[in-house]
Amino acid sequence: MSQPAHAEQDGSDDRPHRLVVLAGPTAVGKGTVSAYIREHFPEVWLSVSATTRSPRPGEVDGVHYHFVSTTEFARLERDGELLESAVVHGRNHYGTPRRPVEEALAAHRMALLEIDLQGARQVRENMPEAFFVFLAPPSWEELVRRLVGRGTEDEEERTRRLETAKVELAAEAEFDVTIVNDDVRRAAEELVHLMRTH
Ligand SMILES: Nc1nc2c(ncn2[C@@H]2O[C@H](COP(=O)(O)OP(=O)(O)O)[C@@H](O)[C@H]2O)c(=O)[nH]1
Ligand SMILES: Nc1ncnc2c1ncn2[C@@H]1O[C@H](COP(=O)(O)OP(=O)(O)O)[C@@H](O)[C@H]1O
Repeated sequence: MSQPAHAEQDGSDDRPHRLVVLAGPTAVGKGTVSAYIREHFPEVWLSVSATTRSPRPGEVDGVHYHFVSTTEFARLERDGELLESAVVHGRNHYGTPRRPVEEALAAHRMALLEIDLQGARQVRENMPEAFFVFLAPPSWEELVRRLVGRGTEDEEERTRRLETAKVELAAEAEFDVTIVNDDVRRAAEELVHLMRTH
């Protein structure tokens, strides 16, 4: 879809957008779809989460995440600077800095959070006007294939994540809409189209 004629360079618009929250089970491709949007749709503002996990090779502080200490994360939580926060996969803390989200929405930008299910539920409490998108796998078998194919977890961790994924898949009905991630580009384009029209 082409940009409306009045759209500004930075993706701001003359009307406000609803905050869009993208969630879905582990390994469905949330990170891949978000990365595609970051690269191909610069008009979409992507929230940069704070996390206590260590950076992986190629990850840039302030671009992919704000990498913070456990002490700093606790301070952000205590001072109310996070819109939501959660311990994901029983290990590291993740949270969405509140102020940048508010600023992006105030500037009428399309704003996207890619967060886990617990976080999505908190956003629903704090910002019920947000729009919730569930990213679903084409099938259970394909979800397992993606998790194994990514090769970033050992067998025990994979088993644990698949248990969580079953519970997460059952939460689909809580969302406003489902996008099936059959193809990264198609799913990303569907998501951006939804953002433009909400
Ligand atoms: N609640 C919440 N979850 C987040 C946030 N940022 C990332 N996540 C989730 O944390 C999980 C782990 O992300 P990541 O560390 O990139 O690792 P990976 O998904 O294992 O590659 C994913 O399910 C993300 O959706 C956040 O700010 N809040
Ligand atoms: N539409 C797709 N088709 C095939 N493989 C995909 C697709 N989307 C993502 N993948 C692959 O699935 C794996 C998990 O994706 P990832 O983005 O890490 O998931 P998540 O962030 O949801 O945990 C990665 O190896 C990724 O390359």
